[in-house]
Amino acid sequence: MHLKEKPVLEVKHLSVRYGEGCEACRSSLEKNRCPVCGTVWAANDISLEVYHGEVLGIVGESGSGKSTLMRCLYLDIEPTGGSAFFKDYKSGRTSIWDVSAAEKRRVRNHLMGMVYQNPILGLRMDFTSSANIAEKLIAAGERDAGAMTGRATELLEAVEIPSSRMKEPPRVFSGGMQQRVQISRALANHPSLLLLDEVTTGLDLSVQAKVLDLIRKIRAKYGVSILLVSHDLAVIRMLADRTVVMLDGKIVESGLTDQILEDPQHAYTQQLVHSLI
Ligand SMILES: Nc1ncnc2c1ncn2[C@@H]1O[C@H](COP(=O)(O)OP(=O)(O)OP(=O)(O)O)[C@@H](O)[C@H]1O
Repeated sequence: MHLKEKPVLEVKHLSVRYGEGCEACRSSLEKNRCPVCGTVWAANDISLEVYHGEVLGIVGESGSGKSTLMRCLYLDIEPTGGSAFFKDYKSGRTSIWDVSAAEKRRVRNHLMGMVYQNPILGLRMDFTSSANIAEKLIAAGERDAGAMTGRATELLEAVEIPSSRMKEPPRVFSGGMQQRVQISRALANHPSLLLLDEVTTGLDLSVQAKVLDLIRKIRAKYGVSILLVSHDLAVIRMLADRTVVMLDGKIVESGLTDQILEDPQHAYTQQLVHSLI
């Protein structure tokens, strides 16, 4: 379906290792660890694409490398190897991992929005909600106070935070509301890609359902591409068009979400799917 389209994001052969590595690493890893030199391969030859307007789900158990992938993409950690190309960055010809620190800040502010599982990592809890959005706009070069107020109002309305509460800090909000403020902040600079890292984990089921519904609406309204990481296949099933299954730092299966759910090929995916029934 995407045969002629250039992806919004293309990751090629990402690897992240903790340790020096050795010859034995090539062939004899035990899970993600080399029994000879002790090196941990947190990400091992990960390649994937995200297309315009789609939700790509990444599912895997704890330690499979999901956060490592997200942190590399959001430029929080340096990969050991590999490249990542954004269609909207230098015509998709320069990897975001090969540029200066100043360029990386620009890439982070303009191309991506990140929503963390823990809102403390993604929000200024004591700033007002609108100031949380203004901060992102300022980081991207905006200086017009009126424009910032207008954008903050629009985004907070889009995530269903009533205008009467825009001047309140996220500290006084419920967990679900804090996630909604995080989503609005992540959207501030019209990113090409939204990174959602376990955004509903830890929320009550009914709140979880509302946040998932909101993500669906946001995607429809803004047409933004989304990379959604979750250990929970039920969340992936609700949102993702395509899904990548990770195990021990590697991709073990990928395809249309419906296909994976109906006919899982890898033993680990089969186990995940059966646990849903
Ligand atoms: N700084 C580090 N030093 C050594 N090993 C690390 C380091 N950071 C991560 N790892 C290892 O890398 C692997 C992948 O970790 P990662 O946090 O990406 O997994 P995850 O799938 O996101 O798990 P979770 O769902 O629990 O967050 C794990 O085996 C982890 O122990």
